[in-house]
Amino acid sequence: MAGRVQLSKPNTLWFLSSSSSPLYSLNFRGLHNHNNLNFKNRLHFRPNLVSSSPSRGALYCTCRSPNLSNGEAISDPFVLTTPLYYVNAPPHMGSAYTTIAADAIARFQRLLGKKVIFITGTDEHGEKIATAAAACGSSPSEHCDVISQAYKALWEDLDIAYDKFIRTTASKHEVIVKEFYSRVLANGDIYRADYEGLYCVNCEEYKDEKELLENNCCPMHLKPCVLRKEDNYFFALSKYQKKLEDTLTQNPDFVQPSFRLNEVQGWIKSGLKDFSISRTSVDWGITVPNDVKQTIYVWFDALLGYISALSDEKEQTNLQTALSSGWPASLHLIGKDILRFHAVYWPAMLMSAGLTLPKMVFGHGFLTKDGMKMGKSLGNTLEPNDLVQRFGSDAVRYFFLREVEFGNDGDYSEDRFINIVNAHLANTIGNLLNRTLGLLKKNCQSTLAVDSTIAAEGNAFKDTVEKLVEKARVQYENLSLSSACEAVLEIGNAGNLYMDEHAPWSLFKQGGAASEAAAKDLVIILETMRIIAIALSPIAPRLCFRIYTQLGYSEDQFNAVTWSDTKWGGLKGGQIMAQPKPIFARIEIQKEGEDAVKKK
Ligand SMILES: Nc1ncnc2c1ncn2[C@@H]1O[C@H](COP(=O)(O)OP(=O)(O)OP(=O)(O)O)[C@@H](O)[C@H]1O
Repeated sequence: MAGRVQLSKPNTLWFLSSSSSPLYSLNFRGLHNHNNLNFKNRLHFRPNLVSSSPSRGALYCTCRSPNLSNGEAISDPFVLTTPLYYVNAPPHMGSAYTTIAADAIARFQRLLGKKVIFITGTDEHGEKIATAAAACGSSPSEHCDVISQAYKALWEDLDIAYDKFIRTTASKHEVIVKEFYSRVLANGDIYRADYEGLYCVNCEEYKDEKELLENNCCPMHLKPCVLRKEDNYFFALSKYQKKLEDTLTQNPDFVQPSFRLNEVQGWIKSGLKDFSISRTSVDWGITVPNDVKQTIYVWFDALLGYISALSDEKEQTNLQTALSSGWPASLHLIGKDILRFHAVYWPAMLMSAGLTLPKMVFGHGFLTKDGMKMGKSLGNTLEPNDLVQRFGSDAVRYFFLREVEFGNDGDYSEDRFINIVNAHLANTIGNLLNRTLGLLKKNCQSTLAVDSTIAAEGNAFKDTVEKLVEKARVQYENLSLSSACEAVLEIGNAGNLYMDEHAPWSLFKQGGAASEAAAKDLVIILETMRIIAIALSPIAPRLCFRIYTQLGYSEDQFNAVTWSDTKWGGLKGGQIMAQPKPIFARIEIQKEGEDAVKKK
């Protein structure tokens, strides 16, 4: 049955959800002390670097805003958002995936010298939350505190350097939602009507019957939708059909990856229906201005979190001050499950309120388990805390960003995880550094013989590295994170090949000019490692920090690097390298009978 809107007398039917969330077990650590929190904070929250080099302007993100009436200045911040995760259950690897990707993009933009505002947070209202809290015997607000803390703790463990964490239960958020609602109302886009339709509590959305599986099951959550009739306030989405069509035609880059644009255009073409933006049956939410019997629909509330996150705690909150702190967003990074909300509902809501649209919405694919989306509602999730504890944050970040082509779906297998991180991080990168430093220690007292520029004079290898690092930059810019990793790994492969072909260990044995050539070869490889450490730092920041310190740099020097430092020529003659130490511990699979996997 398709949803039906009746512009008629109010109906006060209260609905009791038939779905109940299982009791959750909180398998996470609280915000704990790390050994070197100081390092970590600085590594994360280093000051935004403002470009001093005019040439760096060319490296800035080229995303365009569909509605750039205000003109985009080069000094505009790069505002990046993850979804505000629904606190019906603790985070899982799917939620971590979007956040890791967003963090890599934010770190890359900071390397370019951009001021970045990286927003994440939790969506805390709605029926599903109230039900989950009741199932655990807690109040909704206690439940939200616990789960949002679980998100923060996981982001800490995964080295996520967000700038703003918004909770939709924050009072500043409520102010903004109400002001936004009033603007849309004043624009004549909210009206009251009866609605009858099939509702998926897990999606918090009325569904069209033709989208559903047998027994009216939601295709995403595999649970039956329930028939509901409510007297709600509606948003006049249909009024924005033409405007949305025109916007997407004029700004095809608005929806990324490009193959998702057709999907969005298809939804719009098939006819946009007004949607209900309030609930009479839900207490746990922000009340509708001038009607305390209704609460605002969770999506109409949560999307505004991207704006309320911008508002400064110290200032008097209002929509205008929040907007002036960084709106429009440069990029909304989301999973494809919520593309319709971000690429159709949200732009229409912003148009109605007279606000600028975000510049881009990127809907990535799903991490799947047995072909099904991993999700809290289905309960088929992979536990990120467990992966981080066993393998470390760099391995987790690298594996998912390298192995899942950004935009497509990807399945997880532990064997593959171990093989990939061992081959790439321990062997290609870690061993190359370790054996080069070992040779330098043995033959050159850990001291560089000459500047890296002199060492590479007339050597085509330097051009190879420069080309590959430029390739990595372009891939980062295009949000092709897997290809960016691949380009950096190619640099490592080229370095290993160079070592094997030049065999400096045997040149040292010959002495004289051969020995001098060998000393230059080591400088060349260590310069290559320096470049890798910068180029891979958005993906694996701790690992790259370890490479940098082995090259004799301080933490402050690492924190001050920019992408322009990937240019060949950083290492200088006379620079003393640290003692060689493995930077990435190989993961060893124990023999049959031993049940653990250990890091060596
Ligand atoms: N399996 C997944 N693969 C990739 N991203 C995911 C996955 N699951 C969740 N996400 C990320 O989380 C967002 C959805 O957040 P939400 O809090 O609704 O999580 P969920 O686990 O999908 O919840 P539910 O199962 O209840 O629908 C997605 O848009 C995406 O950014």
